Amino acid sequence: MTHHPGIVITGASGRMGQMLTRLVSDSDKVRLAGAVERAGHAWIGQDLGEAMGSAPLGVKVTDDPLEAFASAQAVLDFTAPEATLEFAELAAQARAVHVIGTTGMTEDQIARLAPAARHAVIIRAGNMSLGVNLLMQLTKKVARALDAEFDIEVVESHHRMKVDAPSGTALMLGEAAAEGRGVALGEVADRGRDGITGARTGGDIGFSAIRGGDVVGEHDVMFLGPGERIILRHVATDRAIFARGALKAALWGQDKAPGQYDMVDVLGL
Ligand SMILES: NC(=O)c1ccc[n+]([C@@H]2O[C@H](COP(=O)([O-])OP(=O)(O)OC[C@H]3O[C@@H](n4cnc5c(N)ncnc54)[C@H](O)[C@@H]3O)[C@@H](O)[C@H]2O)c1
Ligand SMILES: O=C(O)C1=N[C@H](C(=O)O)CCC1
Repeated sequence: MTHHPGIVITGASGRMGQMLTRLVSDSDKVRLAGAVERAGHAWIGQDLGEAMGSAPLGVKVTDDPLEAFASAQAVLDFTAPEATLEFAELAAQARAVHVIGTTGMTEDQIARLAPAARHAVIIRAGNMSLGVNLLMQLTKKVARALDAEFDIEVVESHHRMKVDAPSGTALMLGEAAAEGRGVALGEVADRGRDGITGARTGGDIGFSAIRGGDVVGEHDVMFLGPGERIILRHVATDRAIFARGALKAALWGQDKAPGQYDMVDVLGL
């Protein structure tokens, strides 16, 4: 029996779930303690490794998060908004660190995480990579330095299966730009242009989303001014960057007081 933190992976069959499974099962700092999928999923009851087409991992996929979380020190959760809300309550009951990568949550859904965060550590970020969290700091700095003569646009591209737009990352970058400019994103965000839109409103922060193929994730923050443009860009080529960030967060959260944190806290940026 090791004392390494036990990790449960929710959405274990998903793109991120499988990436996390490989990382956790190869790690010598944590142990894989459980795998959760939605009720009715074909993997329920199977060994997770075998379901992935590789060697057995000794962990059966379950649709019972309560039972799985009971022996966990952290839950890595890249699923869907309503599932994440259920997991937050159950992870808090188990006093497990809940690392939330799920995007597409509404303001109301985010507010509903508060009761769980009174009892356990929640670490939530729309992007767990070092690069994007650094890009947020740069975005804030550039937005602070430029006046509203520079139009700010966030352009993102993702694979054809992505279900939410703008991406969680695009919204994080938009928040950073708004903070740098000293405005509330909710008051200046322009999230959908179609038809006779009229000229651009000065001070708006615009969002555009491209969906196609197998793009892992690309983000441009554009500052478009008279006679010049500044473009800050992050290109993800491997989902491992998100998985590594999530695992780092799970370990970082082990000795923290209950509350809500993000990757800026984890990375000390
Ligand atoms: N924060 C980040 O760094 C980051 C990185 C990549 C993806 N994401 C986000 O993570 C989420 C998942 O992305 P993905 O590409 O892995 O999607 P995916 O569709 O491949 O995987 C999601 C998995 O969650 C499972 N799921 C859904 N509801 C469930 C429930 N109630 N109980 C258990 N499992 C459930 C699905 O069956 C599926 O296997 C998305 O919101 C995505 O935007 C975040
Ligand atoms: O593949 C996805 O889905 C991703 N989601 C996050 C987002 O919404 O920004 C991070 C990048 C990949």
